[in-house]
Amino acid sequence: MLTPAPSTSDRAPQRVKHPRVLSIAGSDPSGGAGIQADIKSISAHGGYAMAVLTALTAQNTQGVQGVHIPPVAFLSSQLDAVAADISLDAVKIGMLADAQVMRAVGDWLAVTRPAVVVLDPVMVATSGDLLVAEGAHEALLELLKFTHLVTPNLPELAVLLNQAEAGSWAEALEQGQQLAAAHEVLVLVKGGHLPGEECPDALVWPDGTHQEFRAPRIATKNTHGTGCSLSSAVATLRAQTGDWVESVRLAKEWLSGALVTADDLGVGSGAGPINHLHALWANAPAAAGTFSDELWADCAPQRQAIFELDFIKELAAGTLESKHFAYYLAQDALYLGTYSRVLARASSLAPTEEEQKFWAQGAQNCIEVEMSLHRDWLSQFPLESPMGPVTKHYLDHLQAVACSGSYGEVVAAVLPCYWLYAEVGRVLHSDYLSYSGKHPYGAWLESYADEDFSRATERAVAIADTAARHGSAPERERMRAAFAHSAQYEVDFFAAPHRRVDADLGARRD
Ligand SMILES: Nc1ncnc2c1ncn2[C@@H]1O[C@H](COP(=O)(O)OP(=O)(O)O)[C@@H](O)[C@H]1O
Ligand SMILES: Cc1ncc(COP(=O)(O)O)c(N)n1
Repeated sequence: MLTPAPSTSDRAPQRVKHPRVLSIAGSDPSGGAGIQADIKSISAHGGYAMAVLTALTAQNTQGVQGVHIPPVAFLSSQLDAVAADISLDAVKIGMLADAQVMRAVGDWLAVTRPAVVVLDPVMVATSGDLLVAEGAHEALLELLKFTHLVTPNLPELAVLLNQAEAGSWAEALEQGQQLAAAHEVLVLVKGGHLPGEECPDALVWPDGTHQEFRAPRIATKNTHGTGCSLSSAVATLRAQTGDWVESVRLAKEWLSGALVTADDLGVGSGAGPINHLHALWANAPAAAGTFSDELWADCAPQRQAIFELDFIKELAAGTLESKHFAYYLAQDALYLGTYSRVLARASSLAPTEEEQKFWAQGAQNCIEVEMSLHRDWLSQFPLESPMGPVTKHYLDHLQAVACSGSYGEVVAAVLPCYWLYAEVGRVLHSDYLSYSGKHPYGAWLESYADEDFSRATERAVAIADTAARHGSAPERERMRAAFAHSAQYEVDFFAAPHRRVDADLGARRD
């Protein structure tokens, strides 16, 4: 059967947002090359990654210790299973260990004819170990008729042409033109193996035209899997953009970022892997600690300020005047009524039923606490007090975020009321336990030991972390700002009884 050569033009491209990309390649258990690299690279570009295994290698960053080739019939079963069920937007082919394996893949490609086929003619690992049976390159050339883009490094290009390895970029381009013309295939010539300050690559079309992509050479020994990762990235991007030039440009830009941050990973003592997920990790700094760790560190000055307030010191010592306590209770009751509504807003924005329920439960608890403040406490410490300025400002801030902020921002804004209150409660309660004699605020301080409240606080913190992980970098900044404002209002709230009551008594006006 005569199979038409796949088109290398960019006409009538099919564009897919999350392309289904199949890697047909060998396994590298150390995770830097082969299918492991392909899956990371495809995923990093927004593709849905699948993998059919052609071979298992025993390898690490120092070299390849062994290769096991499963029965070729089972390779065909894997390929058929995937193709029978899933539409493939792109296929990337990596290590094919011998001619039999190559023929099985060729038979499958002839029937399946995927829309995008990128062939990385893997022959030698970065460590110098051979990954393909000698002489199998003839069978590899047979696959070029099903291939849209082939991505050889310089030694591989030389083997495919049966020539000596190119010693300069000009020679490399010349060889790329020969391969492209001989097989009517688009060639990505890769200059990583040349010496020099730059790592040039070039797309070469069968008609001899070419497009160069230049990038500085990055000083790192961690280049294991660059070829695998680049070819997977290009396959994914081609299905997304419909354009080879744009795909290589974007993939190379991404690869530079993965090489620049490769040393951060600290994997192995030889040629280590590149950092496939550098862009994702830059936006979600989970590795450097959680978002809530950062919030907690950010509000250290507020935490310190709270414990230096007369209100807190006197409450702990039992010397707090009842007028100050009464003012605090009255403002707290006023605060909780509106705070409850803001929690209800968090509930209405929550992305999961569990979180929706959590905030709704929080809103209900606030109303119950507000009622108990009136019933159990304000009856003992009665005070007719209008809403004070701090209470009003704090609530205005919360309501503004509830009105126009995202879920993450609302969560961040309500968090200090849980977290700083729990912290104050923890410290005051432990002070209270070492207090000898009858404490005038004993019943109040005992209420700080509420297990349910500390569990709810932990949950609220975890929810904030999840929302931060899912949010964009600008949204995390807005969350940080919302949290910081609320944290400062917590300080002001505890400071207000002394400021307001004493000012009132002096001036007899609010
Ligand atoms: N140190 C480096 N700095 C920047 N880019 C590099 C570096 N090493 C390799 N590359 C790039 O990685 C890709 C793979 O290159 P190459 O090493 O030639 O192929 P292979 O990994 O298949 O041996 C190419 O885009 C190349 O330009
Ligand atoms: C299973 C497997 N496949 C491919 C490579 C080549 O890696 P590189 O991308 O560094 O050339 C490898 N070392 N192992």
